[in-house]
Amino acid sequence: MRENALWSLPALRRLETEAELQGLDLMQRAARATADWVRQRLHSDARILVAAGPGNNGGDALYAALLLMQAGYSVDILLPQAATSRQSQAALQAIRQAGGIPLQQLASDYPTPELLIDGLFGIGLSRPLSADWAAVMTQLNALDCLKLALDCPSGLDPYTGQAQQACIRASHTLTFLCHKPGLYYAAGADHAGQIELAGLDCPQALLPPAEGYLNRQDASPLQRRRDSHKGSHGTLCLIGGNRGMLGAALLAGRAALAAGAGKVHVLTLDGSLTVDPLCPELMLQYADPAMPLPAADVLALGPGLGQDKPARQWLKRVLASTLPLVLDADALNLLASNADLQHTLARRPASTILTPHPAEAARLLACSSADVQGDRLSAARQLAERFQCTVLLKGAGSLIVTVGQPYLLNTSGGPALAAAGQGDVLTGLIAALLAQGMEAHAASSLAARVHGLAGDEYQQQAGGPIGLTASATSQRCSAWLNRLL
Ligand SMILES: NC(=O)C1=CN([C@@H]2O[C@H](COP(=O)(O)OP(=O)(O)OC[C@H]3O[C@@H](n4cnc5c(N)ncnc54)[C@H](O)[C@@H]3O)[C@@H](O)[C@H]2O)[C@@H](O)CC1
Ligand SMILES: [K+]
Repeated sequence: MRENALWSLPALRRLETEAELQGLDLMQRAARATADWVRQRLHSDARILVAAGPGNNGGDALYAALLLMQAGYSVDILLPQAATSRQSQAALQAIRQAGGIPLQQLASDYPTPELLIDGLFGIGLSRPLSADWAAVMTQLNALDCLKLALDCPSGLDPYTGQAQQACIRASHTLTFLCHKPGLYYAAGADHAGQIELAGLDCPQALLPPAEGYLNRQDASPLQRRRDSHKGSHGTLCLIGGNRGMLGAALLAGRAALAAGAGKVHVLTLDGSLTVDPLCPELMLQYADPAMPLPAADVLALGPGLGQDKPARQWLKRVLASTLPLVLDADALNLLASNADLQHTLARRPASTILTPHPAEAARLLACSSADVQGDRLSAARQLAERFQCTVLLKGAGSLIVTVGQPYLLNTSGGPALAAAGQGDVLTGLIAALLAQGMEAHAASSLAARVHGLAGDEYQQQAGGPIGLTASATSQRCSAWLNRLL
């Protein structure tokens, strides 16, 4: 559990102070973890460049440099600016005593090392970087070698995932004490590389409560009794599939069956199809706004819904129902333009899950997608608060936020899932897990997790992210759910 905990920045800073008061030298531990990381990967005559900044991130790097020098590695130290923190000044003194002479800058023909250790800035980066610092980072990024970022890539805000104009593009990040969410989303997703946690053996009593969790996946509510039948696994009513977008509703319906929903009604606004020949288990019907809703445990509205009058009527109807509800795609866009329906949503007695991508979230918050991506956690929290519901903010590093619960961050999935229809599949998965009795927060997290795992598995098997269709994803999701049961 501890390994998956996400702590807020203020909590991490409080821990730092408390550890210092108790005489725990976390910097030495971070340095040892860094040196161990290197020893496990590089032979002892490798050339390493250690770039150290003025603060404690630089201190971690300097102490690691000392350990690596003592272990026989050939180490160059780049210190563009004098060390300012007490601990990093002490580290520098120890290096000088050991014969190390830091460089203030690198020659333009500096020979490429096997590894760059980036200890320029960590969680203390607090203002825009100067042109001089940007030039240093640009020069380091141009080195064609392994790049290990300590705590976070320098230039990246490890909480929001925002990169400054220059930012180290790491192949690996060794992060200390706890995971930081911004390593996984926005610019972090492309700058942090492979992420590992070094917990630094911090005593349990010092650990703050988790603000969130990484990759929480509890599929145990889906376990089945031998004496069960289709009625035991819930009935779902999915509404969407307007003219030209019928496929979206079918994809969601098929995914719901693949995720174990007992029965799935698909009401399509197009109405031209009465059976899905590739999935005859689905119960298809024309979504006449005047029809009574089929008996169901869960509703989902959005895949291929469109924004015409019947679509608006259906949104009004499902919001008025007392069933758990998933809203996606055009259901979210319609909601964004109707304040009355937003009030109805906030007052719903049953749980509602919104599954926006950043552009849909931006419409709901009346801001830009860049604003949403600029601080994903804050955007998801605003939506959850405003509409009193669960929000699954899609994109690299999907976030699941429900008021009063630790937020969840899912790191599975990648560009293989950036394809048409994958959002519809996700809607079907979530709705199916709700229909089987899971609560909204956990169902959203598990659905995002297995969907992402399916994408990762494809990418690994295919050797790249291209070519995974939404249709082919559902069966992989079934397999992952069964594995996680
Ligand atoms: N949180 C903890 O308990 C631990 C922290 N450790 C390390 O300490 C780091 C945090 O150390 P600090 O708080 O000293 O922060 P940093 O070392 O990340 O940066 C702070 C320093 O950079 C300067 N600075 C900030 N923004 C700048 C900018 N744009 N341009 C130029 N200078 C800038 C500040 O004036 C300060 O000197 C962590 O990231 C981690 O690497 C580790 O030693 C392990 C324990
Ligand atoms: K760093």
